[in-house]
Amino acid sequence: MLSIKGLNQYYGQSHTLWDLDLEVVEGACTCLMGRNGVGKTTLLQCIMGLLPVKSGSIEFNGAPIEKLISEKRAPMGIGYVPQGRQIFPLLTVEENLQVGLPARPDRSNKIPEFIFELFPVLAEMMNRRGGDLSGGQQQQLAIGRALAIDPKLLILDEPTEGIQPNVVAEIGDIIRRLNEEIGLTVLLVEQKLPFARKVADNFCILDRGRQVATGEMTALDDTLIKRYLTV
Ligand SMILES: Nc1ncnc2c1ncn2[C@@H]1O[C@H](COP(=O)(O)OP(=O)(O)OP(=O)(O)O)[C@@H](O)[C@H]1O
Repeated sequence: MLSIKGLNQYYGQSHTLWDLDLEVVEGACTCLMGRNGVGKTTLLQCIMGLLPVKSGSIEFNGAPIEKLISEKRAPMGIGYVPQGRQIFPLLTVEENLQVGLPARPDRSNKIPEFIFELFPVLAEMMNRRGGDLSGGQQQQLAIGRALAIDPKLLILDEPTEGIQPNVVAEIGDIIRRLNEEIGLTVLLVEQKLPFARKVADNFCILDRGRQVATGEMTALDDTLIKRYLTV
């Protein structure tokens, strides 16, 4: 589904991602893990075309996308929930959900009904401003906005950051449901280990910009956790 090979990225002179490989298997949920500053968000931004890459390939459903401008990637079926949610605080919930609609392949301007089934709170708050929602509600809005384009791949950058435990559990359940019930492929950055274990099938660990371990979540053992994840 998503296949990255030999990716190198620089911020100016600073070499940040090094010969990085990542395979996201269709229909599975893959968790990108690693300590702060190892390059997880940078990698997601390269996938979305928000940062240029120096070399390497990014294939989505067999098509090379690394040279496409960012605006062409979402319509191919990639939904993105950035770190910190980045909803529009002055727009209403409805307007926030409408923002992504032009990227839908069918050009429909109707917000899909299943978003309100997943997140009933969004239906209740359609006319409220995004900035007036709680952190958990904003995260649900950001996920709803990404889902409004009916993506085949959903990318989430730390969806549990700064969110109350009960909403964290709810978001975990929804990611699993999307994955199991509609076969949505998910790539997730997550630092909370219990959440990652509950939600993801596979893991990929980064350390100082390199991929250092990958496998099924059941193979994520204490040695890997101590070496690459604990602070
Ligand atoms: N705009 C930027 N310009 C220069 N360096 C940057 C920029 N953004 C990030 N970096 C650096 O690149 C490295 C990787 O950062 P990145 O945010 O991708 O890591 P991360 O694994 O997502 O960390 P976190 O878990 O803290 O979000 C870090 O050393 C960071 O300081």
